[in-house]
Amino acid sequence: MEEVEFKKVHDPYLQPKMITSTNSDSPLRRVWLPGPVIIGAGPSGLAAAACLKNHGVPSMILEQTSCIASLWQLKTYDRLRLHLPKQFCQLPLMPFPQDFPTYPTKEQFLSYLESYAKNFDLKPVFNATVVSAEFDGECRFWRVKTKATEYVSQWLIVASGENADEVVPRFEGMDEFNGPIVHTSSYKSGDGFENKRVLVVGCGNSGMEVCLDLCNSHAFPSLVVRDSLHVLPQEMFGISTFGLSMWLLKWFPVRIVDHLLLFISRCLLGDTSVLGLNRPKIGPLELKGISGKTPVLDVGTLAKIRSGDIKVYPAIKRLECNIVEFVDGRKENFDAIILATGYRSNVPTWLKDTNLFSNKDGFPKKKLQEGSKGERGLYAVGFTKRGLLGSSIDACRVAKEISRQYSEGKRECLQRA
Ligand SMILES: Cc1cc2nc3c(=O)[nH]c(=O)nc-3n(C[C@H](O)[C@H](O)[C@H](O)COP(=O)(O)OP(=O)(O)OC[C@H]3O[C@@H](n4cnc5c(N)ncnc54)[C@H](O)[C@@H]3O)c2cc1C
Ligand SMILES: NC(=O)C1=CN([C@@H]2O[C@H](COP(=O)(O)OP(=O)(O)OC[C@H]3O[C@@H](n4cnc5c(N)ncnc54)[C@H](OP(=O)(O)O)[C@@H]3O)[C@@H](O)[C@H]2O)C=CC1
Ligand SMILES: O=C(O)C(=O)Cc1c[nH]c2ccccc12
Repeated sequence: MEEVEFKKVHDPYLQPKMITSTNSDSPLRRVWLPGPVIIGAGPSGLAAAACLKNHGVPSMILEQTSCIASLWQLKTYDRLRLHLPKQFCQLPLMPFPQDFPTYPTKEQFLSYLESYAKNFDLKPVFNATVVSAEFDGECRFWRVKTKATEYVSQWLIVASGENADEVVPRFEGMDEFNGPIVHTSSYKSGDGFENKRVLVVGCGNSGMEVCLDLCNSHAFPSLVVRDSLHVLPQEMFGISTFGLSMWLLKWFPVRIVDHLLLFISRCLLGDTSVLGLNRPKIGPLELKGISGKTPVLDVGTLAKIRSGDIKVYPAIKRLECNIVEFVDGRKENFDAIILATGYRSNVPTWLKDTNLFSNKDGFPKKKLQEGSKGERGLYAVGFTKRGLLGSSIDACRVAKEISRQYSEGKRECLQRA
């Protein structure tokens, strides 16, 4: 039976139809796909599916939640805006509407993604959490399982995101803390935090922006900064720092560009170390390239730190009722703690038997990222730590490569027939 299905799925006359069957030795419904299976209906998964469709290749997106772009719909705060200019955040084949501002709001970005899905007629399977994906060496297909269904496909595109799961650190005495401890993924606005002393742990872009939002909501935020970080102005002389950096990198080596960015930042923002924000020894773009650590693009938080509206503390030593003790020995009272401690990939929890993804951080290894030809039909979109621009570049590249293989397979089939 499996053999017949396997042959059928290669039959070009049946494509792009998928074949559904039940399996006697497993309760799972089995779906044979003529094209790739994509895991995740975020910007990366949508972009990959749109590019594939543009090449005439059908695909199926499996999404664990009940909506597209779940990170943006469900896990971000109300006042979020894109922090890079729109031209660096649009997905392939469909630009943002002309009337969008330079930094679109979360609502605008989401409405764009909805139109994107509609425009390319992308219909993800919702509430389909992938629990395992395994390469079957015998038939040379991927077997991708959700609770109820097994999807079988020659190509597997991992688009489950760099930010799939929250990083939630443990602190001594955490369970005794007398107040809410929430991750930024569940922070919507400062409502309910008015006049409250809130400790924001972590100073990436989330921590910095949530602090500012809390300030604007009349709360009293403090920020835990345990390590060095680069803060850059969002714009330099009316040009986005990101855009300027990209342009400069075309002409100068990264270290020269970093020197220039740091010089201008110093002129515009002053010395950040006097505020408790020490800069790493390595420059912002070089560090981004080496470790993926995104520089903070300041949207007003620094001014609030300078004015004393936001206080800065070093790493946490322990918690006790409402008291937080820091590593420098200071103890302060807080009513709530917001963990802006970032995210991690969830790939190691479901992708089996592959040495193409690291089990440590859930990112693809260099081999997969650099080679345009994914091994055994496995591809990654959106894991280059380069934001939405990285997702778009990956999606185009992966779709081109798969469509080449797809057409080749089709041709071979026709010749055999
Ligand atoms: C607050 C915030 C703001 C950001 N702002 C910017 C910005 O301005 N510019 C920029 O370039 N980047 C920004 N980023 C980076 C962000 O990573 C991208 O914007 C973008 O969301 C990445 O898209 P993605 O599709 O790769 O991942 P995601 O958006 O995370 O989408 C992945 C999808 O996969 C689904 N999924 C995960 N695991 C499974 C599974 N096992 N089975 C089925 N489905 C699964 C998830 O539910 C999710 O819908 C921001 C990130 C955050 C957190
Ligand atoms: N407007 C926008 O467009 C926004 C974009 N983003 C993007 O979303 C992504 C995720 O950002 P974000 O959520 O800020 O996550 P990040 O991973 O960028 O930052 C997490 C921060 O938490 C700190 N941290 C982690 N664990 C601890 C701990 N135990 N104690 C103290 N500090 C800790 C890290 O410090 P350390 O460096 O020492 O590990 C780091 O400063 C990024 O790509 C970011 O650019 C986020 C918000 C807004
Ligand atoms: O928002 C993010 O996470 C990004 O990765 C976007 C991004 C890629 N390269 C950068 C360099 C400086 C600031 C933001 C980014």
